[in-house]
Amino acid sequence: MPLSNSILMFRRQFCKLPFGVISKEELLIEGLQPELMPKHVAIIPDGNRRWAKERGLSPEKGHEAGKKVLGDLCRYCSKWGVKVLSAYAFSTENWSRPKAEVTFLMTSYFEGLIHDFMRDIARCTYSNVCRYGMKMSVIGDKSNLPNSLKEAINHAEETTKDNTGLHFVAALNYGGRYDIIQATKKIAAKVKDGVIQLEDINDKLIDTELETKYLEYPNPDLLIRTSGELRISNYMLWQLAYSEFCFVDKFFPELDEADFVAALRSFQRRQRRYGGHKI
Ligand SMILES: CC(C)=CCC/C(C)=C/CC/C(C)=C/COP(=O)(O)OP(=O)(O)O
Repeated sequence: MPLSNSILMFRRQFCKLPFGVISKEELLIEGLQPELMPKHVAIIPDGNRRWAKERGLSPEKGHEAGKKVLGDLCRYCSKWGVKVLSAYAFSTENWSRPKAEVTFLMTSYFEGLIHDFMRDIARCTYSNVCRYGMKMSVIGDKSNLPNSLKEAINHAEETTKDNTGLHFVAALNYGGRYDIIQATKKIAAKVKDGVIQLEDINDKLIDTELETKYLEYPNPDLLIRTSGELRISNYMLWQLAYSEFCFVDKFFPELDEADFVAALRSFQRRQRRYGGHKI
């Protein structure tokens, strides 16, 4: 039996790791420290339309190409031991895009994506790690999403809520400013009703009212943005306070595992001081 197969067999029997998940020993061989792996990776998947335009294709074809890469990214995260993957799917500002594109995203693309994810999660077994045990959530203002999309989201969240694998979080009709405003309103209402005092407002309290409050790891450790743009475009403004950023000069449909691992390596070389000093 080839060595790689024996390692897989050993892992399955003794380490209780699904096939395809990297063990601590293998991480070390790859030059990565298990204890320094990011728990929450955020992605701003930019460049679908430009990728399509360069090839003379429609924006829809670009988004379709991005769909496959998003699935791959979930697999990479599961494989390399990331716990939460959040993706900026549609910002509160994206409604100003051409009507045809917004209609495509809202009435076909996002729902189709959720459907594909659910199908793959259901098919996935312990021996096929891609979506094994994956949990799916959507954050953002769902109130003005089409009803059938809302139903698909509710179904996906309800069906996967007890899964313990990778937590995939799609930020849909989301904005960092929106998130801070909605949290502020909830806190202000509590002060007004006398449930809390003004003095009770602090970082921790705000954390408990943000849309990310249900995540095991609410603050991204690593933010990856594709397409060479060097900005955060109103993504989790509060939660990104001490995140490490990695900008990849490729369109999202071109992102591959080597880029992802390069981002992990770059992340592990950073010194995270959270505003403090080591010396
Ligand atoms: C389950 C669920 C809802 C998943 C979300 C999937 C997801 C992250 C989609 C992102 C789509 C998108 C608008 C990409 C940005 O490319 P662009 O159009 O900004 O490309 P450009 O920069 O070339 O204009």
